[in-house]
Amino acid sequence: MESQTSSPVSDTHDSIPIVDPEHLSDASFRSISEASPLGILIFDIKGQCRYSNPAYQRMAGLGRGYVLGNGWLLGIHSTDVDHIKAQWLKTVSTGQAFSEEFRFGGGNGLGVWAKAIATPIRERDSLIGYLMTVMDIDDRKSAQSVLAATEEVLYEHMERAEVTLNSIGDAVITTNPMGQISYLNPAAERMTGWPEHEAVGLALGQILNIVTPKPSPEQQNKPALASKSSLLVRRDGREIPIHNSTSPIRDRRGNIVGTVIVCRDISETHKMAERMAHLAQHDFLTGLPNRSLLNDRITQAINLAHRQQSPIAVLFIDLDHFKHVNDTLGHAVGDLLLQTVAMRLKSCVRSSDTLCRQGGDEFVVLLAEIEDAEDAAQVAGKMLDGFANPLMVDGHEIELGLSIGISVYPDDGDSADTLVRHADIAMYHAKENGRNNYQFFTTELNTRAVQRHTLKRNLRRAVERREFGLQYQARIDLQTGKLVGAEALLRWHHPEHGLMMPMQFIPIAEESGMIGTIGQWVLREACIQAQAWHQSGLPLLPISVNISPAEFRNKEFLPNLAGILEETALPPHSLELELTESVLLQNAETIAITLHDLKDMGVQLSIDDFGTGYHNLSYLKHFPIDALKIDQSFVHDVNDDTDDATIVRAIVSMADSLKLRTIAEGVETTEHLAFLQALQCSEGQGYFFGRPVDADEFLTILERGETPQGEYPNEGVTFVDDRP
Ligand SMILES: Nc1nc2c(ncn2[C@@H]2O[C@H](COP(=O)(O)OP(=O)(O)OP(=O)(O)O)[C@@H](O)[C@H]2O)c(=O)[nH]1
Repeated sequence: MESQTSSPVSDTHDSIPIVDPEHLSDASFRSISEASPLGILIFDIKGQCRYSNPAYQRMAGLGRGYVLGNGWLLGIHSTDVDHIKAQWLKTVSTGQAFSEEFRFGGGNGLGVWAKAIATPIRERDSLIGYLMTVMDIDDRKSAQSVLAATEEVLYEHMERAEVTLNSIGDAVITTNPMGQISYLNPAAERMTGWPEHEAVGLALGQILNIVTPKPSPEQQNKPALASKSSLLVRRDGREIPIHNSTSPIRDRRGNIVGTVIVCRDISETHKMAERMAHLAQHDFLTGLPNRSLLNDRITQAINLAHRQQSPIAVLFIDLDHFKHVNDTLGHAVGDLLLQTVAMRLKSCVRSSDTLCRQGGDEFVVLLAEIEDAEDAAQVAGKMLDGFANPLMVDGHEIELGLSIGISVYPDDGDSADTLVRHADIAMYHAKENGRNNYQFFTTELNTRAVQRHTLKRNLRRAVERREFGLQYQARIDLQTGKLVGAEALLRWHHPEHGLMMPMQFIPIAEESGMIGTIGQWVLREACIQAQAWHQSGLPLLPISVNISPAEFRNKEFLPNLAGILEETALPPHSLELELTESVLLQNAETIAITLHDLKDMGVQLSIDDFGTGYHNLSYLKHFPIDALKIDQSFVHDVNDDTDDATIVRAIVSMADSLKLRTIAEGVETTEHLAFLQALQCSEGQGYFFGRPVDADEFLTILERGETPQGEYPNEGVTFVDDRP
């Protein structure tokens, strides 16, 4: 507004005149306005600018020309313009003053903050416009926003710290420089049993009572297990294992203003470590100490026994025919049985003795407090008595024998390893002695064990070194006297021990897992030989081969046999497999499947050593068997022993009704022959007809005409009796 009023300022010469604001001239106003750091703007009630001073133009970032005549909202930052316009319209409608903060559009796009105060200009009581002063408040606003941002960050930090402290499982305690509690987080309250409001101000030691634990006897034995943690004694006296750390709290100048103590409850870690340590030293199934803990205990016992000049004993216990339980009742029952056995064995020893499960069905007992070896024998006897009654497992009544070997310190060894190994050797002897008995270790047993070990090593090389050979023994039709087959018998030509019979090395081959290779060699060799005789123009001679139980159980057995038959082109019906009764009693279902597969292949099946197993004979109905071989022990005394004669008679008659052939083994005399012929026993084998001979020699027998189609007289048997 360009004012038309005359100047009200009265001049004086040497002093600043008193200016009556009522009479301030336009020129004076203008010069004040031009010099003012405040922005000054005059606009009419339509908001059109009538005057703006340079300070305003600077703040608004507009030239004078842009301001005058334009709406005063020009220049306000787009973010604020709507709000300011609304406020302004409200102000105009009421004719009141107006005070707002807003941003002008300049300032790197962020705007320049300003505070505007508009006062109404009236003429004769009518509102004709506004005089607005505008102050640059950008610095204040920046400072405010920095402050707000700082507060925000601070708040966030504090919030984060508080939430963290409230939610972490670790106890956090702070003290002032005098060591008085100033803060406890909730975990610290729970861990110590002190609520924060009671603890604050108390001495740290009152709240945090930490002691060093004494190692347990087990930990003393095993330094690696000793804990490095401390124990916190809670307010209620309970102790909990903790790990704790302490750090100073410093102010900005580095002065210590308090301490923060962090404690972690490691009860669970402790329990877990103890569980792991227990598992590492105990058997999972029975919970008994394992081999490793037993070794420690034996070593300790030896040290003590050495000082006290007293003996200790180690008992090696192996369950008899445990495999049979697994095979017939299943592995789960086998497991339950092992647990029951563990309990029964435990009841036979004192609490100071260590009973351990060595693995599988083997247990070892350390008797650390004995007077002499006789005490160990008594404990072994007590164990055998303890197992005289059957065990009840999962509703099954199971009879179980124990084979026990005993070694005694110092006579049988002075280390844990030796004592256990020697007790094992003695146990082996107990097995050989008919099982369900105990045996002491002797040096002679040791020698045999060493020999067995050597034999095992030799056996591995025997196949490659062609040390095995087969002999053949004739099988004769007892009614016609004709040679109806040959049994292939394995022999080992040992470079040092000479000729060895299967019973001397087959158990070792089974033990060492060599039986598969050896068995396969025998089968192939026998098939090749039978084919060779046939190829040389002789009639095809049925050949029988003994199959060991371990070999038969091997899942490769069937495919290997099929491969051999294909490779040698031997007609399957001329191969007879001799299986022992024990094979058939193991896992009836699987065995039946294998036997039927074998029958489908066309091979003949016979049961060897029949009658020696004392088993339920009902299995005979279920398996596709062709023949029973009567064990030579019955045949041997058949003419003298009425029991044996009765058994042989029963076997032949039973086989007859089941339509099975019978083959009597060990036929040595004409009396044997006559007895068996009278019974209508199908076939015979034994020294009376011929001892086992090498393939070449057997060929001469065949070539002499004593073949299945040969000219044997029907009226009698006229074989060469070549017994020694
Ligand atoms: N159920 C069960 N069986 C096991 C476990 N460990 C090993 N076995 C079986 O225990 C049997 C041990 O057999 P052996 O001791 O060699 O033979 P056995 O039948 O007891 O015959 P002898 O010892 O000669 O009287 C094998 O069949 C193993 O498979 C186990 O943890 N649970």
